[in-house]
Order: sequence, then structure tokens, then C-alpha cells
Amino acid sequence: MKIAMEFKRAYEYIKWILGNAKGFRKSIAFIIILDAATALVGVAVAILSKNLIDCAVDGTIGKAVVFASMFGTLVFANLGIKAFSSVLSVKTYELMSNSIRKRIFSRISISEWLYVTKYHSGDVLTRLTSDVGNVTTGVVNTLPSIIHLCVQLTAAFGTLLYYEPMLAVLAFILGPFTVLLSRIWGRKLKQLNVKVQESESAYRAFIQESIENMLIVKTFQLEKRNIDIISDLHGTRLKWVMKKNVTSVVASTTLGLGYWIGYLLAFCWGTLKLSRGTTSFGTLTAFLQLVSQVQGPFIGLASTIPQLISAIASSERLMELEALPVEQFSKELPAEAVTGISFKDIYFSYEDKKPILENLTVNIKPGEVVGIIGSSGEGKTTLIRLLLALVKPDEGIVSFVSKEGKEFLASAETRDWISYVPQGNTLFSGTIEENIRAGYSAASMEEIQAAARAACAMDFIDELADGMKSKVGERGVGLSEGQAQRISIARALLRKSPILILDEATSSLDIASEMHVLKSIHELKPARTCIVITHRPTALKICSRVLKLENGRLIEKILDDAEYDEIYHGSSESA
Ligand SMILES: Nc1ncnc2c1ncn2[C@@H]1O[C@H](COP(=O)(O)OP(=O)(O)OP(=O)(O)O)[C@@H](O)[C@H]1O
Repeated sequence: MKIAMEFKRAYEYIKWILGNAKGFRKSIAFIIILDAATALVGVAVAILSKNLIDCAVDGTIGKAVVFASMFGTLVFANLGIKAFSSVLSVKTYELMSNSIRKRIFSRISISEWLYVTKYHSGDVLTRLTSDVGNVTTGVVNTLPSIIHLCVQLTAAFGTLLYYEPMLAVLAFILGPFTVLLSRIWGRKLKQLNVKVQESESAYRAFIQESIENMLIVKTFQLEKRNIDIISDLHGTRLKWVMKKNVTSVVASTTLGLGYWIGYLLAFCWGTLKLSRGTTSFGTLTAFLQLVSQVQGPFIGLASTIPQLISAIASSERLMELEALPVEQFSKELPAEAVTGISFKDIYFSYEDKKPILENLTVNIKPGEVVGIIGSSGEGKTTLIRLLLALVKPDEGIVSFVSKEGKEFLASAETRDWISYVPQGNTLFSGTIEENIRAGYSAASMEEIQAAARAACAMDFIDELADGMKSKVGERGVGLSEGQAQRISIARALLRKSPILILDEATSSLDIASEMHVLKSIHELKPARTCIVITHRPTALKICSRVLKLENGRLIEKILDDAEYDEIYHGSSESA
């Protein structure tokens, strides 16, 4: 039962791997044909060498010259075929691995956000590079090698059987041995492969995070701790790589031993026949070559099988990414602006954790500017994630309402109506212009400048030597927090969506800049429905309503000056 299940699973993985090769079948078939041809050439060379030596011994020089020239032609042809096959393999490898990467990357992009965030970016990177590499090698290199070895085995065994059946049997001694070994070591090797890939993921993830958070590493003097962690991760990786390697080496050494025993037996048998005069020098040379060509494939298979197992183990890790749930898209969106927002009887919790939102109901009218306050960790950002349909409510309905009162459920598509400025630095590496343009790719330079002006960013951009073309590093390196925030706001304003969400978006700005940005937002024409999540009273002053998130519900607050003061001077807990 267990074996049947394992076979079924292996069948699924192999089907998936071959499915990926669909667009490259012609190239792969061609590589296989070329590789099989080199195997046949090997056997032909053995037969030719027998005839050549026999002619030389008999003194029939004319025939020997013919055989020698055929021999030379075949050797050159073999070299040419191998060179061409190698170039074709590299090209097919690149095309196929890029196509798998693109497909899986696209799949991740359209998968549900919450599921994707469960994977560390370093792990995803390892899967998209190393695992895709293993799968592609399996199809483009390992599969043709296996077929090459099988053709070589069949042709050499058939020829040997024709000339000397006893030798053929001796040479074949490795056959059952290989099958037994692959059964014993196959499963173990697959498990070890998964461990190797996991240790690679952990290692890459750590390096990635350390480089990203270099500032924290330096200011908290974590250099030594990080170097120690890297050493540990190296140690773990080395352990699994060595275990995998030793398992492969034990398997191939055992086979190697069998190979030499077989070869020695064939050699003794041949020399015995030669001493009795029942065979020629040429035949003995050919036999020895053919014995190698029967046994060689078994050794070859022992080294290609681990590659195949790597491909299978990696396909499992890639299939896992492909199985991520895809986002649901709503039906066609209406042409008119839909600006009202409704949260109705919302219950929400992350996985099986304590509920964050409970029985939450709120309606926001078109054009309203609503401030949301609440203690840290109360669920304000989660509320926005529900509106953006990044997470789904356990119960209740999140919807958008048109002027006519028509409701549209929040979905991936309704994000079209929202411009979002999230917490933290969310810039990409590239120019300032490229970062703002991400809000609306077809925007003119005038529109980009207008958005930057409204976000209070134009003054500092003008002061930069390259202006809009100034380069921004990874996550906005090269800009101050406040400058990065203003670029993020400009990006959101350029989008011209009817709803604008600012999540602590002005937290790093000085009061004067913050007031300027908020005033620009307030004066936008047409007016946008706006949700401002903030701990700062200046931001709340532009809001027509303030809602406080408390115990999973939103409660309307009328704040007097003393309370504004408390928010401003008190801790976030008191907000
Ligand atoms: N992806 C996630 N998976 C599981 N739990 C999460 C996730 N994101 C947030 N949480 C939890 O949900 C709760 C609400 O988080 P949320 O970010 O919505 O709070 P917040 O009110 O916006 O906080 P802050 O003001 O500090 O930004 C927190 O307890 C947090 O630990």
C-alpha cells in the first residue's frame, strides 16, 4: 500500500516535470537522438577496432586502411555531435528554466497574499533558482544521459551476446545489483536532497535578512553573532551535503567494485580463450571495450539516478508553490466611481488565533475623510487588508457602495478603486520618477510633477542633482524616511483612485510638511474618500470623523482639545 502510494506520488512528480518540458520537446528529443547516436558510435568503434586489429595481424593492409579511415570518421563525427549537443543543451536549459521561473513567479504574484507571506523570501528565491535548476537538469541533461546509457547498454550487450554469450552474461552481472541499490538508496537520497535544499533556503534567507538589516546589525553590534549564525548554517548545510554525498559515493563505489570484478572475469575469460587459440587479438580488444560499454551504463546510471532524485525532490518543493490558492477576481467593475465603503458584521482572526475584529460594522460615505485611531496591535492595518481583499473576513461583508447604493464585494479587482500608502518604506530600487510612475504607468511628466508637488516632494527633488532621475537604492536607501514617505504619497496620488488610504503615512514628516500634504489631499478634486490611520493629532484635524478601534470594534469618537493633546503627548496605548 505504502509502495503503491510512493509510486503514485513519484508518477505525479515525473508528470509535472515532463509537463514543464512541453514547449521544449523538439529540442529535448533532438538532444536525446544526438546522445543516443554517440552511444551507437561507441559500439561501432569497438567493432571497427576488432576488424582493424584482425586485418593488421592477418597482414591485409588495404582492408585495415579502410577500417582505420572509418574509425577516424566516426571519432570526428562523435566529437562534432557531442559539441552540437552540448550547445543545444545549454540553450534548452536556459530557455526551460526561465520559462518555469516565469510561470511560478507569475503564480506567486496572483496567489493570496497571506499564504505567500508564510514563505521567507530567501526560501522562495532558493526554490526559484536552485530547485528550478535541479528540475531542468533532470529533463535536459539527466534524461538524455539515461537514454544514452540504455542505448549503449542494449547495443553493447546485443553485440557481445552475438559474439560471446558467456561474456555478455559476465558483463551483465551488475544489472540486478544496480536495481537493488537504487531501491535501497533511492528513498534515502530523496530525503537527503530535501534536507540539502532546506539548509540552502535557511542560509540564503539569513544572508538576505542580514544585508537588508545591516543598519541594525551594525548599531546593535550583531556582526559576531551573525558570523556565528552563518557558521552554524554552514555547518548544517555541510552535514546534509556530506550525508547526501557519502550515500551517493557508497552506492557508486559498491557498483565500481562490481564493475572491476566483472571486468576482471571478462579479461581472464578472454585471455584464456586467446591462449587456447579460440579467439583473435582483435576480438579480445573488442570484447574488452564492449564489456566496459555494458558495465559503464550501470555505473553511469548510479550517478545519474541521484540527479533524477534531486529533480523529483525539487519538483515537490516547486509544486507546493504552484498549489498556493489563487486570488478570486470579481465580475466586471462598473464605470462610475464607487467611493462608499461598508464593513458589515465583520469577524476576523489570523488562522486559529484570537479574533482581532469582532462584530465590526461601519459605513463610510463618499468623499468622507475618516480618521482611525487605536492602540498598537489592535487591528487597524488588518482592517485595511480586509478592504484591499488581501485577507478575507471569517464572517461578514466588506463592500464598496456606488452613489446609487449598489454594492460590490471587496476583491482583488476592486483594488482598482484604492490608492494605498502603507506603513514603512515601500520604495523600489530605481529612479524617483519610476517609483512615482508605479502609481500610474501612463502618466505624463506634468502629472508626475503635480503628484510630487501635492505630496510636498517637489522641493527636495528639485534640489537633487539628477532631479526626478535620481537613483533610489533598495527600500529607498539614499533618501530620508520623510522623503521616502513623500514619494510613496506622490505614487498614491498619481493613481487617481476614488479612495485613498494613508496608514501612518505622514509619521516621519515635520508638522509643517504634514499639514501641507494633508491640505493638498483635502483639496483634491474630485474629493476622494479617505481613511487616515494615525497616532498624530495634526492628521486627525483634517478628518470629518474619528473612529477608535477597541476590542475588535470601531467606536465613533468626538475628540476635544485635551484628547488631541493626549494622543499627541501620550503613548500609543492611550490613542
Ligand atoms: N500576517 C499576520 N499573521 C498573523 N498575525 C498577524 C499578521 N499580521 C498582523 N497580525 C496580528 O494581528 C494583530 C493586529 O495587527 P495590525 O497590524 O492590524 O495592528 P495595528 O493596529 O495596525 O498595529 P500598529 O498600530 O502597531 O500598526 C496583531 O496582534 C498582530 O500580531
